[in-house]
Amino acid sequence: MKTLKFALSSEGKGRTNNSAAELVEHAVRRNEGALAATGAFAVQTGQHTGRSANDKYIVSDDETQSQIWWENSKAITPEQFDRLLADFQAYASGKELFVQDLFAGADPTYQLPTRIVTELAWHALFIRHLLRRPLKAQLEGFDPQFTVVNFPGFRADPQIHGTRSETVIACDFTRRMVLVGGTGYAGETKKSVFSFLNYLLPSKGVMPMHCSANVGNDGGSAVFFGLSGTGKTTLSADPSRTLLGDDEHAWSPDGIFNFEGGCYAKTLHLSAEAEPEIFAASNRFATVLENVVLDEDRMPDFEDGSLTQNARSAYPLEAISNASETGRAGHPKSVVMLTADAFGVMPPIAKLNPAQAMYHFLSGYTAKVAGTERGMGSEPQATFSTCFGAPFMPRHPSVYGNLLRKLIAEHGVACWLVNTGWTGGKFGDGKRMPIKATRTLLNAALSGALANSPMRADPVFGFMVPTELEGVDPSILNPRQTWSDPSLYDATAAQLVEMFNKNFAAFTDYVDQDVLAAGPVLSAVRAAE
Ligand SMILES: Nc1ncnc2c1ncn2[C@@H]1O[C@H](COP(=O)(O)OP(=O)(O)O)[C@@H](O)[C@H]1O
Ligand SMILES: C=C(OP(=O)(O)O)C(=O)O
Ligand SMILES: [Mn+2]
Repeated sequence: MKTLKFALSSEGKGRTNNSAAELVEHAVRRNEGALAATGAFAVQTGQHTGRSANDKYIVSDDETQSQIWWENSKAITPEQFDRLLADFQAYASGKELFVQDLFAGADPTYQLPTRIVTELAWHALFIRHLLRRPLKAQLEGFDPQFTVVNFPGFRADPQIHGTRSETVIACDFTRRMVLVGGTGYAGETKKSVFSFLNYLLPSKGVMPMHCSANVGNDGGSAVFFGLSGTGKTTLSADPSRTLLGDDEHAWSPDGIFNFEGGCYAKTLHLSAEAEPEIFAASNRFATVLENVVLDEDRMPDFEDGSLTQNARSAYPLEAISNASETGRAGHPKSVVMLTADAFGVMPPIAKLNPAQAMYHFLSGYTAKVAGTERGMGSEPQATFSTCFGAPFMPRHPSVYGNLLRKLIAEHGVACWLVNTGWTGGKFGDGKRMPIKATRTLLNAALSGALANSPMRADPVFGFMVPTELEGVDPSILNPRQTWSDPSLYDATAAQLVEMFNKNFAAFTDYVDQDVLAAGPVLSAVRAAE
């Protein structure tokens, strides 16, 4: 089937592949936001300050019908997509548009030439930072194999377009186009590219991953899986390691590579002390500050969460001093799974055997806390998002799970589970794990030192938990002992284990006995009571 192209007027053609400086000028001229005193460009997205996962649709056709995990995705027909595309074209007529021709994927073998068409100059600036910028010579004869069109001003009509609301993210993977309308959140564009690669690459034997990645001085790379807010961006920016990327990578027979060429960091409470690299990158010319409040002196106020808790900064990887130039590295030495456990049950770090790694990869556990989402009570809420990124995984989790399992076995990778969430009690009673402790434990895991430290087997989860490490207060290593009331810990652990078990029931038909047996054991909690 034919790859769709978006028809461009002469205005759109005239705004193709503008540089960052040109895009800042356009954004200022069009009054799309405000220049900060640092030279960053600050914008507000209005109603949508995060992704609209419930407004995403995938075209079901002869090809995708049997390929997509439909329990996780809503279907539309090719005819519905055609109608939407016609209406997007009509909406574009006479408008000034911005076009960026970029690559998704640092490895030339798998690189996807991608065209992004936007209504807003700052959206073009955002995606120019986030994807990989071709060399001038590569732009001659650039033939896009995938297109994302993002029109925040477009309003979908549920009657006409069959949508749930005025917001729409419509993905035609066969004809290689995504249409985004009715939302200003820039993250939709990058995650649309990610979703398509997650569809495309497994058929080529390549494992796409929602993870950050970095490389140690010994050449050993590490990937950090995790849902939003678990620490991918924060922990991958480590001055002692080379940063590959903060969000989207793939593992091919030749090693790992970044899909992107930039980062998209959360800025609420960002400080120069705790996160110097990200702070510096957020305070430079042309960085996009999304829903960050500027003070009277036009300085960003990273403490102000009044627009959203999900305020963001988008910058190219060059803005981080120790970022990789190639975006590529060898096979990972370590796989880390990050969870922000607001129940305070998980230890700060645990060593996983391959079956446990598969169990936790398919579970994709983290927890949300009150305050970050409207309508949430005071109790933490468990989230299980398979492959640590269900909203971006068009195929069945077993596809990604089997690929990962094979790669971990083939390359003898060490796997770890890291809790960046709560210690000393659940959310409300305990406190967030200190970043310093997380980093110390993590670096010992990545260097190989931690694997040789004394460990105990956790009676409930079965994984191995270190009992001591120089530079870390040993009392935080055993979560049960950090709670003032151990029986309350047991009750909370039992609650969490039940949620794990209930969630994993969906996978029993797809995994081997060893993976099934790698989950937490409820009776083991009760035995400890
Ligand atoms: N121990 C910790 N480890 C990692 N992040 C932590 C920790 N404690 C607090 N945080 C905060 O949690 C947030 C993690 O978000 P981020 O790194 O953007 O996650 P992701 O990239 O996975 O969405 C950051 O704001 C960070 O400052
Ligand atoms: C950009 C996003 O990813 P993350 O929060 O994982 O950085 C997102 O979820 O919108
Ligand atoms: Mn991130």
